[in-house]
Amino acid sequence: MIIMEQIAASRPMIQISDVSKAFNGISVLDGLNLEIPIGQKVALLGPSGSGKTTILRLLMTLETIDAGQVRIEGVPMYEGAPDTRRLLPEGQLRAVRSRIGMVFQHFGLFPHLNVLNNIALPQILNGQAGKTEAENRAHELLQMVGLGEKAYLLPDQLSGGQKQRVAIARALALQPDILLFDEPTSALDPQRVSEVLDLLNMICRKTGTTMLLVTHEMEFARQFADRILFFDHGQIVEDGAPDVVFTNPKDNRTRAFLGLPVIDV
Ligand SMILES: Nc1ncnc2c1ncn2[C@@H]1O[C@H](COP(=O)(O)OP(=O)(O)OP(=O)(O)O)[C@@H](O)[C@H]1O
Repeated sequence: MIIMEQIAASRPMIQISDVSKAFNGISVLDGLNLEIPIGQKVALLGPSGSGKTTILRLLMTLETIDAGQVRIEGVPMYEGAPDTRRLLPEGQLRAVRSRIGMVFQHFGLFPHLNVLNNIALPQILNGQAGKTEAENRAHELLQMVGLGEKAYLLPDQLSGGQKQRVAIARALALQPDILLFDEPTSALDPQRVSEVLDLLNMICRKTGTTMLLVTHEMEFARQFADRILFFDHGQIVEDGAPDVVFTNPKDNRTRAFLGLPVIDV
């Protein structure tokens, strides 16, 4: 029994195994392997088109893989032979998919709903809570992200940074174990960027949520992440702690991207 518990505890939260993905016959990911432990904060960096967002979209099942397997805490998302994968039937997939939330670059708020309802409605539609419970939770989350006073405003009445905090609260309302962020700070000015950074760190401390974040902002990645993954053409060419990756990356593609002198090999 103890051994079983130890095995369960050592399971990665996300396990991407031999995953391949092509769009219109052009390979974007080719046999990608990646494991992310529970509670880790990971930043995905790399040139435009290197496949970073595709990884988030695969985890959200907004795209499907062509081959390989994706597991969330050991639970597979695909069935069938390794090279002809198909997503599990909807009924089986729902439980694993509900563990993952995503925050989009342009917030994705419903413009005609006030802030409170933006956070409450997904909980109701998901069947996670009735109206009163969903609204109570929305109020709590708004307090947590520092927007307790803004519950009855429309998204357009908020600043970009405030909209992003509402989007984060909305994702948290569904109590995900994994939060994915696609360029969460690209639409924000530097002051707001540091607010988002503080918020994400606070959420991580409070909830232990595993976080994967795609960004082009190196300083943000450095301060946010426990681990940096540098992608090039769908491959991980660097994988390490921020201090190491930013000061002494081993791969010349990373060095060139960071503006460091390349090493003769
Ligand atoms: N739905 C799609 N249909 C066709 N091609 C796609 C689709 N989604 C992504 N691609 C292609 O896959 C490649 C990887 O795209 P992806 O968005 O993952 O890159 P990225 O590293 O996130 O780039 P960026 O930093 O510019 O956001 C690109 O060449 C892109 O054009």
